[in-house]
Amino acid sequence: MDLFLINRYKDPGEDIDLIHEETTRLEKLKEKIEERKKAFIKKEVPAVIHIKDVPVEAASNNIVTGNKTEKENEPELNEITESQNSKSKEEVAIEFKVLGASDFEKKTKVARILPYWLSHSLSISTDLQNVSCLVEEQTWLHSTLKSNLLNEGIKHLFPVQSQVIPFVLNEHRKPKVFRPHDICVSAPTGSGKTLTFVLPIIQLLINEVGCHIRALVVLPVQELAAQVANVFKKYSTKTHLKVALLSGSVPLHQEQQKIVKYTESSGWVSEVDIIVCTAGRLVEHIQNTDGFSLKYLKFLVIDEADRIMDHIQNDWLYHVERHIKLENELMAGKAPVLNWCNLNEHIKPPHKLLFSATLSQDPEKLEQWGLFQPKLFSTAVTGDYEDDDQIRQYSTPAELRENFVVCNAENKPLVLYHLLVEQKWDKVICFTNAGDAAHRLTVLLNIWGKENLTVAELSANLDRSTRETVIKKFTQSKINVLIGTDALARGIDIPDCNYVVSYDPPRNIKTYIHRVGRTGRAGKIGQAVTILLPNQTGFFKDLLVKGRKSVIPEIRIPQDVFDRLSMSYESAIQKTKEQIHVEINSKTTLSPKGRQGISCTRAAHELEPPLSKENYNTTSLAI
Ligand SMILES: Nc1ncnc2c1ncn2[C@@H]1O[C@H](COP(=O)(O)OP(=O)(O)OP(=O)(O)O)[C@@H](O)[C@H]1O
Repeated sequence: MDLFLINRYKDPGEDIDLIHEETTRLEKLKEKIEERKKAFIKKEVPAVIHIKDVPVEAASNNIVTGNKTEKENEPELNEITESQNSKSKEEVAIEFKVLGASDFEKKTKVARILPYWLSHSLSISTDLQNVSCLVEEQTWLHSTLKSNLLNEGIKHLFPVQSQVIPFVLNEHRKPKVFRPHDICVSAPTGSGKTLTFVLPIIQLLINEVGCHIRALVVLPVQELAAQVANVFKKYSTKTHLKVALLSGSVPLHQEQQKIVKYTESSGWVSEVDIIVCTAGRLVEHIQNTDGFSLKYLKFLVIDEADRIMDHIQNDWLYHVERHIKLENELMAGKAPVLNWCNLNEHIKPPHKLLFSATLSQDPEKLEQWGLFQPKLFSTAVTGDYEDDDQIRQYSTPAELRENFVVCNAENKPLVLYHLLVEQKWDKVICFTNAGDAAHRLTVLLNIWGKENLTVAELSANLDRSTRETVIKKFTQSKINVLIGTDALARGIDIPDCNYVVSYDPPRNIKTYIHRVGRTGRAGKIGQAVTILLPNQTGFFKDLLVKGRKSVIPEIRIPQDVFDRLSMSYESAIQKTKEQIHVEINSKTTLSPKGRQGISCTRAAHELEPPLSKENYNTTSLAI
């Protein structure tokens, strides 16, 4: 063993150093243990302190936490005071918990992250000039639809149609137990969204046996419902499908007679396959129409979804879903056993299809639709956003030119007259912010531009048939200018409108997008001009920035235009005032029917609302 022993040299002081080092370490460890013990006692015992131990000032400033009463706490408190008798009174006071103190702490900003389906949309092209999807070549399109499209002069499908229609058809090719993905489509105005849902619905229902309500299309207003119902009727010719419009334009009982029938053999039976309706009327039918059943509903389309979302009428979606649920329960009796056979039998929720040019990508808003594994088709670039403004991202048609004009309130009619008469703008839709203003402007322009213009009013004050006649005359070029309110702005498809003038600026970005979208439709060129007062320019530019739209160019009207037109304007305004006074006086003697179309109920000078910086939306016609 000695062979393996190595006698190392040892410094005599080395042992002493080691011992010293060990003792200091041990001391430190002991100190740490003591500190931890103290900290542990502090944590375990709630910071309830006998109030007499605390300085008066500290007690009044702080709130004592704990549920026990003073007496109940006594033994514990004695223990604490014994164990902590080394602490000073100031240290004890620190143990009070100040409620709400965390409110003053700086909070870290949480970045909002879109759900995957919203941040990864399927992108749609906005280019309507270079369309290559020939209707005749599409093998997936039913021959009847092809011939109907060609009869309407449609040879190519627009990008939104060629992308979304095959997707919807594919979803319904899957076995019955698989539920199709719901879809949201956000595409510019005039890009052909209507046919995007009309064609696949007709194709998927064309071979269904028996007449049942299988598709429900919900729109925000009567005009739009009528327009979409007409498109359905047009494209379902040469098929057995029946389409009904339920919009409240006729009394409820007349609509009821159209959609259901009672038979001795089968009880209530449906007379229609596709219903196009307004939300309010739909609820009325669900509640009051015997035999109205959505048991076979396959499609639920919501056009102008963001508008419907903003004004959920009569909780219609709740009523639809509840109705389907009740039908389901009636059929099943009780909750059925989950097996393949029952899955096939079970009534599936309808396939939801949402459309809009200004569809919000706000997940909180979209959540209320209860979409199933949705897919978003969008022309806008999407991504995660950090603030609420970033979710408003709207695109306008590529063929649309946008401008604005700045002038004083008294020059606004002169700017409009200059554009219409001197610049020879034809097929113009002009928007005001109020029905009264639309009427006065119509009267003024008809007097002032008597030799050059035919102007008509198109507002909610007119009945439906009058509005239809006016639109027909406009398309036939018998009327050059339509003057209306925002009731006209959404979805209305007036063919060949070349110009849009916002006589009063729009209230928000969505209204702007829908107004200017009445022109530049279906790949045709259009121009939109917004007339602004100097104090409205800032707001208007902010509005464009919020919608993430690029800055638009200004048109400057030379001063000599105003000088030249002011004389004729003065005499026209005088005549307008006289005519409006006559209307007001005659109104009192007219029957309610005869009053239709006359919307001026006050004297002309009273109609002018005060102009202020805050009052951006005011109508500012200087008459
Ligand atoms: N493939 C096509 N080829 C030519 N014209 C088409 C085609 N598809 C639709 N159109 C026409 O384009 C016009 C606009 O279509 P539609 O009303 O469906 O637009 P939209 O996207 O719903 O617009 P909005 O958002 O304003 O409601 C209609 O007159 C329609 O007939």
